[in-house]
Amino acid sequence: MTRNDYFKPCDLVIYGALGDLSKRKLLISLYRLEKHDLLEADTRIIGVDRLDETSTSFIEIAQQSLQAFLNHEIDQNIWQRFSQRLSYLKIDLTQPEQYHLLHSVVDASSRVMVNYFAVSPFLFKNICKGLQSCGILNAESRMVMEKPIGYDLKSSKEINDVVADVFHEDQVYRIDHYLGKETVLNLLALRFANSLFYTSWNHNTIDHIQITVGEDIGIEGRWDYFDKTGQLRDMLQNHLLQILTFVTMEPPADLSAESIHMEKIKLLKALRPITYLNVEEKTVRGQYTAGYIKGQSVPGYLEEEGANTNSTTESFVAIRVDIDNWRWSGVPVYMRSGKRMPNKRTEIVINFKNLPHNIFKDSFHELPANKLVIHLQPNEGVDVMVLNKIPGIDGLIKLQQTKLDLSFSETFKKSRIFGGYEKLILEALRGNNTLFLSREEIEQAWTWVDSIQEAWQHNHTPPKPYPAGNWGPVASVALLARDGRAWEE
Ligand SMILES: NC(=O)C1=CN([C@@H]2O[C@H](COP(=O)(O)OP(=O)(O)OC[C@H]3O[C@@H](n4cnc5c(N)ncnc54)[C@H](OP(=O)(O)O)[C@@H]3O)[C@@H](O)[C@H]2O)C=CC1
Ligand SMILES: O=C1O[C@H](COP(=O)(O)O)[C@@H](O)[C@H](O)[C@H]1O
Repeated sequence: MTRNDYFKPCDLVIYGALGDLSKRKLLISLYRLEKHDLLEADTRIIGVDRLDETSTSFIEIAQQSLQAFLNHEIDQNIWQRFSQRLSYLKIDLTQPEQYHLLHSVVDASSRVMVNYFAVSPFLFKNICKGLQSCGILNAESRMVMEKPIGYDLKSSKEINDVVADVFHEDQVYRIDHYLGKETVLNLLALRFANSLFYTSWNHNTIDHIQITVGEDIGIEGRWDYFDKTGQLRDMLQNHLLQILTFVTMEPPADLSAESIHMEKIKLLKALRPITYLNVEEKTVRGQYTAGYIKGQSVPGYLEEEGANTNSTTESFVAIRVDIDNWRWSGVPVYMRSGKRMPNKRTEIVINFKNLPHNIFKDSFHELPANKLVIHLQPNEGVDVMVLNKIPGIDGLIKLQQTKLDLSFSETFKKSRIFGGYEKLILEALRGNNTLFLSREEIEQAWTWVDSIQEAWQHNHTPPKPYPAGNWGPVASVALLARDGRAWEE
């Protein structure tokens, strides 16, 4: 990404500016865009939240966030430039009469108003109605809506209906920041630009697929949001299903948003429903208890700030997914995602089938199958596990499993790897919504996820405890062990 054309400056209004997302990701990404001279000179950033802050104290909060998450990267000159863009406005977003205050800080006549909904989905309808009634929007205005959109299919439809009353579809940017990650987009290149995988990407050659999205952090003071949401809705309904579609969809006709959306929807429709009859065998729910991460003791979920001791919300989920189509018949995809795992790790492992016959019995009783490991974060890259002959003059061929390693940071030394939010915020400011989601694919994802949520409710499936610092409850190991498989560790 380099600076090229001129784009109209924006008034970027972040609703929920004092929240975790804003402080941990949005402000940091905006600072990095500033650092690379990618923000238009006149673009301004207006934080809206319900606390009694001022622009001065908001600037201090932003600086503290940068210090906490980006310390070594902060440059005083860039910070000076960046901080001049920031201001703060207190609005209780549930109070329609307070939205008129926006007129005092937003200049929709000379800038594009970009409304970033960085709040819980319960507030999305309020914001749309508030913006509409105060009359600040025009045909150029945009809105960026965070995932999860709603709580289930019904609420998602209700939100999208209200959004459609206020914004035209081409003004709507439904964000999933995983779609801005280089390694997720690289899946398109890996699959559809390499003939090597063209004939092998199916049930003939692949045994099973694993997708792991583990985080070492807990809920980071977000009890109100997270406890109503849970890991299934917070991570799996969106990020993991998006990764799954990129790994398993059919080749799109071209790279247009429409072609890609269409293939993703087809794939989502092919996911075999999980119901109360098979939910216990196909899913695992977990909730962390106190434990240790990298030697530090951390509290359990029920001891987090603001916690309700009776909560049965899951902080971990593992699922066996079956895809009912020609390509993937008989190839399970195992997905898992959790908070307070031993470390942050997002990866996809494509496990190939064993060869039908082994002529190297002196090395391996059973030949280990090939694996393609795609590391999304940290340390983006791709590894291929293959068998090679150990060099030597012995008469027999002795094999060893070795790794062909393509590290992005090593291979693309001259290119900077942009974060998901950096890339997508920039696209929203520039008015390009190609990498954002369509309403239909989100609703299709909810249809599949709702059935799991309903099955858990129907069966009163409680979350299984796991000590922080582990890869979920033991039952998650059993989910694969039942099929004679194991998670990639
Ligand atoms: N955190 C993350 O890493 C990510 C979050 N997201 C999504 O972003 C959204 C927000 O998440 P997150 O930042 O974690 O949540 P937080 O609860 O941390 O932030 C929400 C902010 O909105 C404020 N708020 C709540 N009610 C009102 C109100 N009536 N008027 C004004 N402000 C209000 C909150 O204030 P108060 O604290 O007083 O309640 C808080 O500052 C969610 O949809 C989430 O899925 C997406 C990707 C990553
Ligand atoms: O959407 C969310 O994502 C973050 C994890 O994002 P990552 O880019 O750091 O992998 C997660 O912590 C948060 O709970 C969730 O809302």
